[in-house]
Amino acid sequence: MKEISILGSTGSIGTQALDVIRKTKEYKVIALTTNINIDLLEKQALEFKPKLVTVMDQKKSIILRDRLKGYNIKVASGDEGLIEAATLEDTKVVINSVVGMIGLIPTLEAIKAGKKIALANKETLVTAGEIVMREALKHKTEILPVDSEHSAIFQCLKSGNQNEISRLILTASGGPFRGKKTNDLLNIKVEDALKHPNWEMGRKITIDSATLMNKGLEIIEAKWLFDVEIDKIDAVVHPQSIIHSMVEFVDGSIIAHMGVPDMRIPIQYALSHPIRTKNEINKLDFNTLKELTFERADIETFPCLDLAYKAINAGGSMPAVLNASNEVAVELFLNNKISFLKIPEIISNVMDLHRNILNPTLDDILESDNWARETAMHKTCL
Ligand SMILES: NC(=O)C1=CN([C@@H]2O[C@H](COP(=O)(O)OP(=O)(O)OC[C@H]3O[C@@H](n4cnc5c(N)ncnc54)[C@H](OP(=O)(O)O)[C@@H]3O)[C@@H](O)[C@H]2O)C=CC1
Ligand SMILES: CC(=O)[C@@H](O)[C@H](O)COP(=O)(O)O
Ligand SMILES: [Mn+2]
Repeated sequence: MKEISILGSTGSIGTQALDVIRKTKEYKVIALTTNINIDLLEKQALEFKPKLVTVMDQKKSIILRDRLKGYNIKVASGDEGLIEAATLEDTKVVINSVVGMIGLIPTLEAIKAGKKIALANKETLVTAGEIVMREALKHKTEILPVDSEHSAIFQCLKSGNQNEISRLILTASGGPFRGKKTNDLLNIKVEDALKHPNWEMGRKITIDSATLMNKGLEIIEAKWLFDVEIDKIDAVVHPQSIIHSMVEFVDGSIIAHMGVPDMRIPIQYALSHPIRTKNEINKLDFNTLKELTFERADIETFPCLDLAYKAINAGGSMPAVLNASNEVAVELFLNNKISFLKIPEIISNVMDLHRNILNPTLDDILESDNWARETAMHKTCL
């Protein structure tokens, strides 16, 4: 039995991780966490009987504590609760599936506590990739990718050595507005942007897919995870999301990873690695698969991908600023406060105003994140 903590167990990845655990019966759940969804967390707690549940929202944690009285389950709250879940003594593997930069500190604390990390929270590596990978090396902690593209690349890389890599090629679905031009995007409604063509995911990442920022964040995530220079990491639009990503080696061989678009596959692999285990997920049927197509990403219409390249090429605190201003802009869009096209505009404005800090400390990153959030809110949009 592998003991597992799931940060963000009430979300899209969190609930699918619990589904994998429910079906494989090889894991013991030690801790579960939510932001506000105490109804679902209560159900999960009663089913999986963890030692700890934690709710970011203080008031809701008090309600849940009352509901779980008599069950020998500790109820914690706030940042400390999240860190406690990430570092509990019994836990061997931490699945980090919270959304946003809030996932960074728990990842770092879990690394320091020697936990294996199954990382879905891409914002961790976007904001502080260098620091996180340095800490992981220092503490000999394994970081196993859950993000589908990175799980794919991780598996493709087993076909060659680090010095034989020529390119990483991340596939992008193109999102719900693939093929549209800027004029078509003037009056985009939130519900339309939330209709991803292939994946059912949380609201924030779904909007990131629609703006192509998701691919930008993933390129940065790939640089840190696989230690590959950014000019060797490309994105190509592949609308069917069947090839999850590819690695080209120096001899021209390209290894691609394929499968149905179902996040339970990469989640399961992150947990079972280095072995593979059976499951009942529908397998790809080549007899009914009509076509696999590829096209160039349209960065004129979807400038977020380019902004991400600019941020990582600038380095320092700039990727944290890209991420923070994106988190704010996406939240404003989801709340109908700004239009879809304002998202890249806000990010670009905040990046232009940022005085980049090279070789940032963790405090520099946290301060830049704060600064970018305030700037995005007050100076550029409202
Ligand atoms: N969904 C997917 O298929 C994929 C997701 N990812 C990445 O995985 C991460 C999670 O995505 P996804 O599952 O879609 O997101 P969801 O929004 O569905 O779930 C996020 C989880 O984090 C919790 N949470 C949100 N805000 C906070 C906060 N401030 N403090 C503590 N907990 C918080 C949520 O609680 P509550 O339920 O109360 O809101 C929920 O449990 C993201 O980084 C995303 O980019 C990567 C690849 C695929
Ligand atoms: C499932 C997953 O990993 C997502 O990150 C997905 O790839 C998003 O799709 P896009 O390719 O549209 O960004
Ligand atoms: Mn992905």
